[in-house]
Amino acid sequence: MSKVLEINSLNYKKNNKLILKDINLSLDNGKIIGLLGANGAGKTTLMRLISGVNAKTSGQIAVAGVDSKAARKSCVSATYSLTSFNKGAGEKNTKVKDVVKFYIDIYPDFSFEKYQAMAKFLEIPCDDKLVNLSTGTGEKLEIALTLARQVPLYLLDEPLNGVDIMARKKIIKSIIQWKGDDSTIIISSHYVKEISSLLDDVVILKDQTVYQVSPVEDIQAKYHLGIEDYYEKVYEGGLDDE
Ligand SMILES: Nc1ncnc2c1ncn2[C@@H]1O[C@H](COP(=O)(O)OP(=O)(O)OP(=O)(O)O)[C@@H](O)[C@H]1O
Repeated sequence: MSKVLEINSLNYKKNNKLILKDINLSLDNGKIIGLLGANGAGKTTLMRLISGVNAKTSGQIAVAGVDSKAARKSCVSATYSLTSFNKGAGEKNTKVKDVVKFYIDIYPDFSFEKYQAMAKFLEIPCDDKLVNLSTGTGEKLEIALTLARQVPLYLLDEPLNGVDIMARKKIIKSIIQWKGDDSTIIISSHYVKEISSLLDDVVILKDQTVYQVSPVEDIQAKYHLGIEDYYEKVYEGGLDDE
């Protein structure tokens, strides 16, 4: 199986503070991977380093074999906060369809057809202003925009935050439905139980580094625990390795 992501000896410091240390990660193509970790563990930071938004302090990151920061950006589609579309004066009238047009204009790999199918399923209105979208609809829009690009690697950072149970279920269904066989999705979420049915593998961040990378079925076979219970035990330090 080909590797979609290879990270070697990655370190990241911000304002002299070590945020991530000695990250080593090698992920196969075609999977859905849960990136789990407590608040502040570094999930968002790691995603920003992979997508090339943040610059690493040291180490190597390659996505689908591509390691330059600029080239990596065209291999990765990451959820991007919509609030930045409303920052400038006079930008309060930005509509959903304006953001879709922006994506079409800047990403040659953006599939409007795929976006439309997802927008229909997720009931995303195209004429509404961004400022008027509910939190859940905003999250749905971020997911649809992100998955409508055709790239090897998708990064979904907390896509279920502030979203009600019905919308969470719909977002999870849409991720399953629109993930291509040749692509990989890394998803971070504190709703571990809800996303567990999606996941092939989990990556757990703890103490500023990768604590574990494992197929979900290996964890279930070895510990006889669901992912949520296993993850809690990792953080509580209560795992019996027998
Ligand atoms: N601009 C910054 N300057 C200094 N420290 C930062 C900065 N951004 C993040 N950090 C620190 O980096 C660490 C990792 O933060 P990050 O947001 O990546 O964690 P996270 O796992 O995504 O957390 P959460 O689950 O709360 O979203 C935290 O200790 C945070 O305080």
